Amino acid sequence: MQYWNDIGLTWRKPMVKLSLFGTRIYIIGSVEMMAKIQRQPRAISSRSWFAKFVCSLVGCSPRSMGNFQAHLGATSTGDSMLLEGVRATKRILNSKAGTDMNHNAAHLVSERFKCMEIPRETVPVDLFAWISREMLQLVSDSAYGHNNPFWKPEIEKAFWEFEESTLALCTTSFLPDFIRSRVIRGFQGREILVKALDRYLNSTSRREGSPIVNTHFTLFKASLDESDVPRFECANALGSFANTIPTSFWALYHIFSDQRLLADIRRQIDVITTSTHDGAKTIKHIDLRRLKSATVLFSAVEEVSRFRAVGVGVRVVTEDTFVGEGEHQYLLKKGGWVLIANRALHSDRAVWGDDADQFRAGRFCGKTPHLSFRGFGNGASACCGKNFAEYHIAAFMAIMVMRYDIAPVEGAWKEPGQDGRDTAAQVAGPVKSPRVYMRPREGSQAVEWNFQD
Ligand code: HEM
Repeated sequence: MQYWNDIGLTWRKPMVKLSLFGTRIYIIGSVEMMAKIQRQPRAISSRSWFAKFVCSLVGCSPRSMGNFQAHLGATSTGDSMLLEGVRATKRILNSKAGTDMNHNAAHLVSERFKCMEIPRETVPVDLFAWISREMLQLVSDSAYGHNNPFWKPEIEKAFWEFEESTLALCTTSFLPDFIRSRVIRGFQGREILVKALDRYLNSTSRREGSPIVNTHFTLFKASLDESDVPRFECANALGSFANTIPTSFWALYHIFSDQRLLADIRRQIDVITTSTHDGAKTIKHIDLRRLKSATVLFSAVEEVSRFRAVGVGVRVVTEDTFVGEGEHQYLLKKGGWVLIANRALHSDRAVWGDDADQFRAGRFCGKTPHLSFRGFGNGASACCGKNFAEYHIAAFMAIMVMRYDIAPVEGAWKEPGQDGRDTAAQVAGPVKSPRVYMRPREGSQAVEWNFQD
């Protein structure tokens, strides 16, 4: 994906047209053109692309594929299964059930910290591996409940193999199965994951799963072949976990590598914390209803999504369509692909100021140019999981900053670098994960951290 961003960054034009193996590609590099594109969500459709992407990724039957991709075209009026799934997710996340999910996620975080095994402070920790493991367990617990299959090491391994091969699985979906299974490591991971999710979905454990998992299960059962139900759940897991984990890593990296920022966040969490005493220990309660008043923390997470975004917004042109006017009017041909170069939009100095190419944690505390912020998309297909993901990450960071200090083994923090070439995610992990020492803060051993509803 980085390749398309690089073209957008190099040319910085409203639109760059290319042709690749006969497919027309339109790369969007300005916010004005992006807004025009998004005004026609059915003719220039993210969902049509997304439906194809998911079907290639999970490897489903022709019937399931047909049902999942149906009624997404410009003139179609029928009920779309994909749209119903997105609408259901939005309904849940914007209702009391969504608030309960946020709070449940935070309680899982505090429970996890109580039993977390942090290596002794003289033992170096691979920061990305550590946070990936912790966050994968937390996000999957919050989706699937206590009997979450992701706790098993072989399922965790399968998930990462699947995640790392997302692009490969999609681009080789037209190859015969026997070649695919030989050349693609992710295929095997996916199949292990599918089996584990199949067992989970058809057991009583599913009742402990989130309302989103249960609603999708009902929807999938009604429209897909039985054997494809866990396949589409596999895509759901990937969609909601794959960005949350690297975003958490970068939030941790930026917060702990900047002492002033760390102190600011600690101060804000302190303000919303009360203490009680229980014999030997002090219990600290962070007020969940006021968590969002830790504005610097939430702003830092959004700044990660701006500064570390490597993804592109992909759309398929479902009918010949004109966009723009005057010398910037373009005809987009049916079947073409529109790629919104998020990085070009995120690094535009005219919009973000002279420090556009720097991480500024407080950037999102004030008013921001929301159209130019594509970290969670915008327009009709904006991310409905944004609040949930940010809340989850913020809850983790809130306890992390209060309980631990992190210092790089090498003495000074070094930019770990990012390589977005191989990933379908919006945020890529580091090229070189920092090795760090984690130390409980002074006096923190006798303190327990909780969240209070
Ligand atoms: C840090 C974590 C996340 C990031 C960075 C992220 C990013 C994005 C982006 C950029 C889009 C828009 C794609 C486009 O228009 O081109 C999107 C869409 C979407 N996201 Fe997220 N996402 C995150 C977490 C989640 C979670 C946790 C969920 C579910 C609970 C979720 C569910 C969705 C859905 C359903 C859509 C499609 C919306 C539609 O087509 O109407 N996301 N996400």
